[in-house]
Amino acid sequence: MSIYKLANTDNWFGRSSDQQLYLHEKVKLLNLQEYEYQKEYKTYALLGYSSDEGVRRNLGRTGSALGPDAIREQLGKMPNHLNENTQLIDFGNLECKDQNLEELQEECTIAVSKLIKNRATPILLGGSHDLAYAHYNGLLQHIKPKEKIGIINFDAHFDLRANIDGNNSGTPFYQIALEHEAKNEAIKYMALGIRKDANTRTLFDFAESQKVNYLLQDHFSMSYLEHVQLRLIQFMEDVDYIYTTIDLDGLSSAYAPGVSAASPMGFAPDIVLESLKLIIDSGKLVGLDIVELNPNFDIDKQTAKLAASLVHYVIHNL
Ligand SMILES: N=CN[C@@H](CCC(=O)O)C(=O)O
Ligand SMILES: [Mn+2]
Ligand SMILES: [Mn+2]
Repeated sequence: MSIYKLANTDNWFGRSSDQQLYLHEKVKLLNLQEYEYQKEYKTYALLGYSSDEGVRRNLGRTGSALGPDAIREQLGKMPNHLNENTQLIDFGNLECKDQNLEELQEECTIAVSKLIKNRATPILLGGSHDLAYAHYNGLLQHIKPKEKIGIINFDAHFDLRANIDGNNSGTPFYQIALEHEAKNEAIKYMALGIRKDANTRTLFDFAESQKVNYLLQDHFSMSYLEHVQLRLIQFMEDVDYIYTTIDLDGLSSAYAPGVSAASPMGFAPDIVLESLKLIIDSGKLVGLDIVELNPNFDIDKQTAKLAASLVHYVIHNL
């Protein structure tokens, strides 16, 4: 069993107005178990994956269990430009119990599936990147047999490590690839910002064998915007739905110091925004998550603010 913690008002504060000028005044705090589709609203569902067990298992520095609340704290202070027919719901956090990451993932999959069933767009906050395996599987439950869902991962890492010793933050896309292979299907996986100095030859070989569509970090910048856009458009044309996952460690430490594994040579936020614009414009985005925020290593809450700004951008443009 994982632990489900109800959304907490302590995470939502900021300046006050009597016109819902700020997101902490707009957000609703609800129990996921009791949630039912509300047809009068377009709904964005925040759910925290408050676990760093996958990072611990992957020999990284722990602390990302604190990530979801740190993002909420920054998001709540940001201006609300959502219209009255759009609601932002905080469904609280899922936590790992007794280091049982696999059970946490199973329950997170059930939670995502419930959100999709009730026509809410999941916006999951991490937490270690093993969240992606759970999130993807929840989305997959609603995909018809002939439909395809593509994964777009903004990351320094492929996260295609074998899960022989259990699942961890470095294994989600390996697990997905193998499960697709077992069904004679290919994984549709695009990785943006991959660093040669952060992925082994065997990971590159496995990525090639799975036909992973990747862009190296040195080509994932505004200087290559047209190329990035073309690659994204080609990838998205070939799928019916898109799941997007943003691992904050893909961004340079200059922008995102507070992550599980620092990336001094990472990419910049502008190319992420340009890519998100295209992804949103495709009309195919069904789920988003932001992972690996580690507030213990943040500077002046910059990484938490960056993560909150990305959520802010998506909920205001989707
Ligand atoms: N989600 C992160 N996965 C990375 C961690 C890298 C590191 O710890 O330096 C990976 O396994 O490659
Ligand atoms: Mn990473
Ligand atoms: Mn990752």
